[in-house]
Amino acid sequence: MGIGVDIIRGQAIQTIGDAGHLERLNIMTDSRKAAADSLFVPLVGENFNGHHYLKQAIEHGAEAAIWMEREPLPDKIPDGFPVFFVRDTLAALQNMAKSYLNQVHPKIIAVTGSNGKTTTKDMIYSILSQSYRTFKTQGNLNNHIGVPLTILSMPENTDVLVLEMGMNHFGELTYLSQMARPDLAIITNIGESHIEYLGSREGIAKAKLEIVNGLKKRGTLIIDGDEPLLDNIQTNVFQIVRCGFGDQNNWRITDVDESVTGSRFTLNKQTESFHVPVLGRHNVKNAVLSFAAARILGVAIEKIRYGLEHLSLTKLRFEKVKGLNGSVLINDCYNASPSSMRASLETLKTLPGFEQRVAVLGDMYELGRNEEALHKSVAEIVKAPLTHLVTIGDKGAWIAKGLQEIGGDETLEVHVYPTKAAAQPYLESLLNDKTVMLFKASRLLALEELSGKLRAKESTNQ
Ligand SMILES: CC(=O)N[C@H]1[C@@H](OP(=O)(O)OP(=O)(O)OC[C@H]2O[C@@H](n3ccc(=O)[nH]c3=O)[C@H](O)[C@@H]2O)O[C@H](CO)[C@@H](O)[C@@H]1O[C@H](C)C(=O)N[C@@H](C)C(=O)N[C@H](CCC(=O)N[C@@H](CCC[C@@H](N)C(=O)O)C(=O)O)C(=O)O
Ligand SMILES: Nc1ncnc2c1ncn2[C@@H]1O[C@H](COP(=O)(O)OP(=O)(O)OP(=O)(O)O)[C@@H](O)[C@H]1O
Ligand SMILES: C[C@@H](N)C(=O)N[C@H](C)C(=O)O
Repeated sequence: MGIGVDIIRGQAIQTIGDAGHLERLNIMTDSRKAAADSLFVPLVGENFNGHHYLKQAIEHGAEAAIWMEREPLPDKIPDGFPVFFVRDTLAALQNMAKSYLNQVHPKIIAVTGSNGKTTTKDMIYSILSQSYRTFKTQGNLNNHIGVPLTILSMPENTDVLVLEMGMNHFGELTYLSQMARPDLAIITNIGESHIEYLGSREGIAKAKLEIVNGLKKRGTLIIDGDEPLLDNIQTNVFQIVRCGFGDQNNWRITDVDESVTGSRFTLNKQTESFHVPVLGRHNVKNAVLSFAAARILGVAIEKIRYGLEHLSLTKLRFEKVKGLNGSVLINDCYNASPSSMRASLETLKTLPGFEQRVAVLGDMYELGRNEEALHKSVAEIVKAPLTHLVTIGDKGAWIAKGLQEIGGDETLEVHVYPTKAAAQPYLESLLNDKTVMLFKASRLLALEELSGKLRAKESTNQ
């Protein structure tokens, strides 16, 4: 059995790191997903109570389970199946992660920000994994459950752990930062994501700055140096490194050149340039944040250049796919906020070699009481060389309404649809070898399901 953890009742979880050697735990939190030789950690969520699925967990590979004392054990669990009782299974998961972290003791880079966390995490990993045994957050597992799961998935010989930290309420990043105790902390940008719960961009900046609350002494905070809300950080315990386009930055981006292969840029007007195979000035900034972190860890320039050039990005982040009739589809639809939607639209405008540039924009969530105005604000940049605006959903329709109110670009074709299915026939009619089509909306819309119906068919004659 791969469980190297002798978990005993309640408070023992807090001391488990002292109790002996921890092996890397294979954790199952979802009985629906097979996980061989795992420890089942049933969590109580919004829709289900994991404690109701022990039988299925065992069928799917659980070799032991931790169990909330107040939850009744089901009948007929296999004789000798280990069950360890704790007061709270989520707290137990988090404490096991802290104990394991103290045992492995990697360098820790924490990445937060309204947008670009996953992209920057992937960039840092691509650079550092050439020189260090590096482990990173898988996908977007970045909250109070995802971060402990990431830590417990880390190999025991990890040198550097790159942790994505998400939040949508005050206090959450303090918790995650104090759990992980990062050596480097990165704030990619201050947008409007989750502004519904944080009240304002000032509130978002305040919440993001909580990431320093667990930063190790003599640690370093690396930030978007162009963001005024991050200008007046008072500290005498950690270093601050600024990255961006303005003269005030320690790493100042110069000479950005975008092409079909991606983005090339220089720093501080040096002659040597870097290339990253993704488009968008925002992604150049993500690359420079990653550069800054790598330099602090002593990575040679040549390895940074190679790592950026050979980036493998998590899906649905400005992901180009072949569309019907020789068209190009861009799935930038893992999530959306006005700042990320604007960033994507500006990039869509710059893609060379297309005659039809179609923006398919959908609902954005968690924008609070100003959600209509925030959707309408996107309309300001919906203009040529964009040729078509297609909105999906009731909130997405506000973008079209905003365009109408500002007396938008007459040459633009605008269509408003309530659903993905309703939009599909029209979108399909636009696809040819001179068309590029961007899909962007919040996660709940899952626009990749729509673009998936417009993808070029795989050739059968292999
Ligand atoms: C708790 C959990 O992991 N839930 C996942 C589950 O959701 P579902 O609704 O199906 O189940 P419940 O949560 O109600 O069930 C409780 C548990 O029971 C398990 N279970 C259920 C049924 C069954 O038959 N057997 C079972 O064992 C179940 O697995 C639960 O453990 O499934 C969904 C689909 O796979 C998951 O999406 C859901 O995961 C939730 C959302 C989660 O928080 N997962 C984390 C591991 C995570 O990191 N997810 C990230 C997204 C995180 C995120 O949104 N970050 C925001 C910032 C927000 C921070 C914080 N305030 C917050 O609210 O998260 C950001 O901007 O980045 C990801 O998945 O990408
Ligand atoms: N620095 C940035 N500034 C503005 N927008 C950005 C930036 N980086 C990425 N984006 C946009 O945000 C989208 C999401 O990127 P990514 O997944 O890396 O962000 P994230 O912060 O991990 O998102 P989440 O909050 O869901 O974890 C991208 O597809 C792009 O449109
Ligand atoms: C899914 C979560 N990580 C997120 O990004 N939510 C916002 C609201 C979105 O989906 O745009």
